[in-house]
Amino acid sequence: MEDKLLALVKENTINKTYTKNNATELGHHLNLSRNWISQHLNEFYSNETFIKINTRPVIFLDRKTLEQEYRIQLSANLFSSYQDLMLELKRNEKKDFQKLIGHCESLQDLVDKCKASISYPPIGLPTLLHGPTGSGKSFIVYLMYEYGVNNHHIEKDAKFIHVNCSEYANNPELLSANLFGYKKGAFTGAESDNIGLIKAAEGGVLFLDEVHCLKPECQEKLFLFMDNGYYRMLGDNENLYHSDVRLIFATTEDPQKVLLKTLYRRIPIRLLVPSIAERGINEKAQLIIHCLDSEAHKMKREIKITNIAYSILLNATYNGNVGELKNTIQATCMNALYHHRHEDNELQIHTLDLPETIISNSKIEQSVSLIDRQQILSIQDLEERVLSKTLQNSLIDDLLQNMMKLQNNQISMNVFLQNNITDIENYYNHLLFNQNANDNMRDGLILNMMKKIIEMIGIKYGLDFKSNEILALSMLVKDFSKHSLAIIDSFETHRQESIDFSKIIEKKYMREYSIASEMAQNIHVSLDLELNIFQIAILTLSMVIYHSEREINKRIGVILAHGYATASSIANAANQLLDAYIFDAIDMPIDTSTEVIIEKLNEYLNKHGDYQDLVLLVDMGSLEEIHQGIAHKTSANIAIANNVSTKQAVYIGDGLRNDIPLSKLFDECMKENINHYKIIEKTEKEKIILCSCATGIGTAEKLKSILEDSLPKALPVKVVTYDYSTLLEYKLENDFFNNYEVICIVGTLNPKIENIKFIPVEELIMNNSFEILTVYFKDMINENDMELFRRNILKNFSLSNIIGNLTILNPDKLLEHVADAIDKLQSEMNTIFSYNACFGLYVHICCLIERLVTHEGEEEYQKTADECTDDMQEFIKHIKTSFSKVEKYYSVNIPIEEMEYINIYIKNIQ
Ligand SMILES: Nc1ncnc2c1ncn2[C@@H]1O[C@H](COP(=O)(O)OP(=O)(O)OP(=O)(O)O)[C@@H](O)[C@H]1O
Repeated sequence: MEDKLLALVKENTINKTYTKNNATELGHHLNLSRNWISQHLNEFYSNETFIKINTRPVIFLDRKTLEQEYRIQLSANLFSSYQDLMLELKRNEKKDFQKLIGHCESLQDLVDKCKASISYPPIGLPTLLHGPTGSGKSFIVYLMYEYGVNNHHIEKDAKFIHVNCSEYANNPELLSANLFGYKKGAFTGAESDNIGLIKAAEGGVLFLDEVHCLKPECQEKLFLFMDNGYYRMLGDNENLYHSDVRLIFATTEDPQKVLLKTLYRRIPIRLLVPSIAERGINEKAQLIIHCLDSEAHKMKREIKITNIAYSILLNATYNGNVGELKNTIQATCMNALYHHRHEDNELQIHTLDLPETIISNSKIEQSVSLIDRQQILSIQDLEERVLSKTLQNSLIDDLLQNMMKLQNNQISMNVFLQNNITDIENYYNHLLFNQNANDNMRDGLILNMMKKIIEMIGIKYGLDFKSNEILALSMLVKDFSKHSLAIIDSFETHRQESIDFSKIIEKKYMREYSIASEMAQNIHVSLDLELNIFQIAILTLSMVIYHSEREINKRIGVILAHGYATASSIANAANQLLDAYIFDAIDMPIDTSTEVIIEKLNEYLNKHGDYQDLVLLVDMGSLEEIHQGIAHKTSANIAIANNVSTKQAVYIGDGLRNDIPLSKLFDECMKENINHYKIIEKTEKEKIILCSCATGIGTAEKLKSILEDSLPKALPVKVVTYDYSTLLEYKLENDFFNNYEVICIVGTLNPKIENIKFIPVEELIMNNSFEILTVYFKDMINENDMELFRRNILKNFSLSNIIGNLTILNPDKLLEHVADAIDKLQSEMNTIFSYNACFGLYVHICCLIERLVTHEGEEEYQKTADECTDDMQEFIKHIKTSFSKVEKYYSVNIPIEEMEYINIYIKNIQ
């Protein structure tokens, strides 16, 4: 009975039939005594489930429903009247421009001008809004009117009239007649007098939308009216009429091209409404949240969304701007409702609910870490994510957090480096999107100076900075200069972490770091802005992002020569001629001894992070002596050559750049009679785990990242991905079997490489193969790390985590569907697959469905069933029957090539 009472009061609150919530009516409805009802209503009031309005009769309302509806936390439980309650409920209600997302950010300037224009005495100023479709022009015009009313510039009862001129495109005379009014009989059909919209909107706002559809004659009449406020009605040539109306225009076209000059000139306020893309990611996020919130409100349900679905929405392009975004979210909520992913009070949005165009164009990889994908977020969670801090502060916080995670062994070095890059990329996205068009003088100066500095550095190191890179780096420095105090503050608060961070970055990206330092010196001199080492590290990471494709770290050259700048000038000339940063230089005073040379060289090599091949070009000295002295890495090949010259450096640099092996390169050098050389081959091969998946390199990359997450930080083992078909074709002849010691191959299907252990993913899932990995690692890591490793493998390689990480689809649903289909396939084929086969198939087919959903690689499927053998045709039938539900649910068709593959897989593994 209590539950029924609760439900009824709630229902009446939802339906706003508040007056029914009195003891007598409720008792009547529930067939219970008034006393019983009254007693329980008061109990619910005491425990704050209900609020009470002390009218006669006393009314009770469901507190939570009201709070959700009005998005407010009620500060009291008892109200003396409805008015009091309403005042409290509307306490947080937004007024006019407060409803416009971006009113304090990208649209601030525009809003200020709109306010000024509508309140300009006596009847405002004619205003034109132009901008792409869906950008919010109509909405802004209405808010101008609301602002006018709220601030008493416009009378409460004055009208807002919206005329869409495009609706009259085929009948311009009618538009003119409707605007200026007409007398009875003025034209066929004019059966009575019509005062016209200009008069009807007197004192208020007449909004002429799509004004470019207005014919020139009508534009002419309008500007004559705008001159003095007088006009003629159709059918009345004797009288002049007057109206005090505010005219506001909007168009998606370039107004200068579509409006008569005379009209254009009479509109003093012309404002451009930016597209969604120009307004920055932060506002895009706010718009998404706003739309989700208003859908939640309409559906009277709390909306939740998976991280990945939200990310896809955030990264999608909306050519139709806010209007399109709004429609997208409405369609998404409708799909979620249709997919029944909701409980009474909640609606969950998953990736599959998004419109297909959005999913297929999504670039989610970069934006969501694998681990966070399935996280379910409430609107409040999303609101908290919207940036309230300065961008740079959030970036610094993110980077320092990565540092702490690394120090606490929560992430591996690879993940740490990758996270930093992702954070910097996100930061640049925000920065570029949120850039303010109104650069002040100082900003302009920074941009110019940075251009010069970057060009100079580019020439010196043979680096070709693209214009967007120059812009990005300039924006970074601009941001540095704007928030310098906050940055210094943060640096001082987290001094040790900041220093540790910078040291790691310097070691890992030594070359980029040295360029960044040189840039910082120039910035200091030219802009009087001193960057600390943490900022230099950020600059370094920016260089890494923009020059990662050059892999400038892997094969390096060092020129070592006596003389004030001999080595530098050879290196500079060679880098410039090669148009790449290949050589570093170490300049030596003329009388430097070989020992000092070696010392300098070792200092350089120590500082240097990863490299595979090192070429030392020296001007004199014994090659043997230098070789003996240098503390070189046993995992790298080193070549030392004598009598360095620019010609030789260019020749060798070119070879390094084009991946010519050192022995071949120097052999050819000898033929050219260029120099004497010595090569020291590496003695120790780097250990790697190879990830190669028959399902494609994308799967291998994801697997790699899960493995890296699991490996202990201290372990000197790298995870490398490799294309499965190349692996299969060339087997041991693949180059990296020479360069690396391959501990094992992890993947979805065994490539059967002699003497190399293969660990199928499903075995890791079933925790069968952990021992294989530990055999290799036991001498490299201590027991604690080994235990951590075991736990990570257990955690990260659970079936649902693997599927969750490998696909963007909801893993639980996907697994359920695929498992059902595989069960059916077994009964169709009258056979039972082993556990291993089943797990392998789960992983493989889940990845396949994802590829089909996202249309990845679909152009490669061409085969038809007719081209297959009888056996295969039989198998195709089984697959079609067993997977019919899966195909329907995800709207995909499993291609014949993939069926053949599944067939081979089953045969191989059984
Ligand atoms: N900044 C904003 N904050 C909140 N809602 C917005 C914002 N901008 C636009 N909207 C909403 O987006 C939808 C589309 O906006 P609107 O119709 O005003 O665009 P428009 O520029 O007039 O488009 P068109 O030129 O195609 O007529 C509207 O429902 C509007 O309420």
